[in-house]
Amino acid sequence: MKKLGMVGWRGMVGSVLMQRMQEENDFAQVEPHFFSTSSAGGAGPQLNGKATPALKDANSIDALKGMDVIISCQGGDYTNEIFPKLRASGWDGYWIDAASALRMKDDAVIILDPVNRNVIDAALARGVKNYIGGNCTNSILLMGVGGLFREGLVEWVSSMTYQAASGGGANHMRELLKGMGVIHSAVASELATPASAILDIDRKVAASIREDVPTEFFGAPLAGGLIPWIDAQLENGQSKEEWKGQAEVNKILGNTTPIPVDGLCVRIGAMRCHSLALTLKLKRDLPLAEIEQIIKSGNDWVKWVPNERAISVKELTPASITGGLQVGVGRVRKLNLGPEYLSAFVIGDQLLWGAAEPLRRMLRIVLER
Ligand SMILES: NC(=O)C1=CN([C@@H]2O[C@H](COP(=O)(O)OP(=O)(O)OC[C@H]3O[C@@H](n4cnc5c(N)ncnc54)[C@H](OP(=O)(O)O)[C@@H]3O)[C@@H](O)[C@H]2O)C=CC1
Ligand SMILES: N[C@@H](CC(=O)OP(=O)(O)O)C(=O)O
Repeated sequence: MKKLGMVGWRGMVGSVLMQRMQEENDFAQVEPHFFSTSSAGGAGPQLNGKATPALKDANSIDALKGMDVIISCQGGDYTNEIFPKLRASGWDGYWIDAASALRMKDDAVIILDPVNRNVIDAALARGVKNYIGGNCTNSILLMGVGGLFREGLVEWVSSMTYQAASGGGANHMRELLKGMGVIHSAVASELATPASAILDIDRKVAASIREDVPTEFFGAPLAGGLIPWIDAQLENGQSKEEWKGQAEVNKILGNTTPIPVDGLCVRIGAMRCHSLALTLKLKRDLPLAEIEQIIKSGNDWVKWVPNERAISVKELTPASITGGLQVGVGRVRKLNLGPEYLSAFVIGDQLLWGAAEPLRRMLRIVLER
């Protein structure tokens, strides 16, 4: 059996990954070894109620070298620190990583196998050993409308995003919830009194958002609002999150001629579902029925939602999508801009397809070999 090293398994992405791997019985296919950067020698996690051996040191190149495959959800700083030393030591195993650090390297493939299994298989055949999960927004975009890209129909796409707090990490999710509580507390007594004036409530809420909602992690109040910038500022005016759109989508697809992808990325007060409002310019004017069939054929997880009010507000929402693998695709219609211009709304759980799921599926692909 192949030895699998798990690093970062107790973090937020790692915990979702652990849950999915147990649900899919992945650990039965490998000899798992759990690592920690902070508590080597401590107790390992329970797997289906059974104890695992003591934690190994995630900073020990010698300990990591004993693995055939390593999955890391520990973060980019860890990857930047440890990965080069591990490769320099002669380690030739498979490195599967959630962090963005290695994504754009020439010797790494961005993994999203329902969309780019051909790219992954070609890389495995060439001997590539580094497989990196994509940015959550881009993975959800391609899981949603990958069929249109597969058919070569997309001339360009503008992607306006509504990204959940979980994209920042566990502390950001907590900060969002604390903020919601602060706002509610500010007007709890007025809310309990139906006769209280809504403009008085609104005034207090606005003051609470400006002055009392915690901003330690997001840097601005998210509860009751939004933040129109995600990640670092680049010289060309894009945010780094926006830059990743074109760079990663084209790398995932293995395109030699890049398809333009751009738009604004916005943080909103959802917990773990990222949404994207897309404008797609198609290369041809196709009937909507044909477009629907192509999108549905993209992969087994596309949840097609007809462009009707009642079903859209029920099925195309974080409340409906969160915690599951289905990626909702709806609001598909031709825009006034012309017959080749299409709108679409795509929504997915960013901790599943956006982070954990491609990693465990890559492990299975490696084990098949
Ligand atoms: N958040 C997201 O949406 C996405 C994140 N990623 C990438 O995944 C990587 C990990 O992100 P994320 O899971 O959010 O990071 P976390 O901060 O949740 O976890 C990272 C590590 O922090 C350590 N840690 C310290 N304190 C705690 C604690 N109280 N509970 C759990 N772990 C703790 C753990 O390491 P140890 O056990 O060694 O102490 C853990 O593995 C990042 O590179 C990120 O870019 C990728 C896609 C999406
Ligand atoms: N930046 C994403 C989450 C993330 O971790 O992205 P990446 O894996 O590209 O660093 C967000 O904030 O929603």
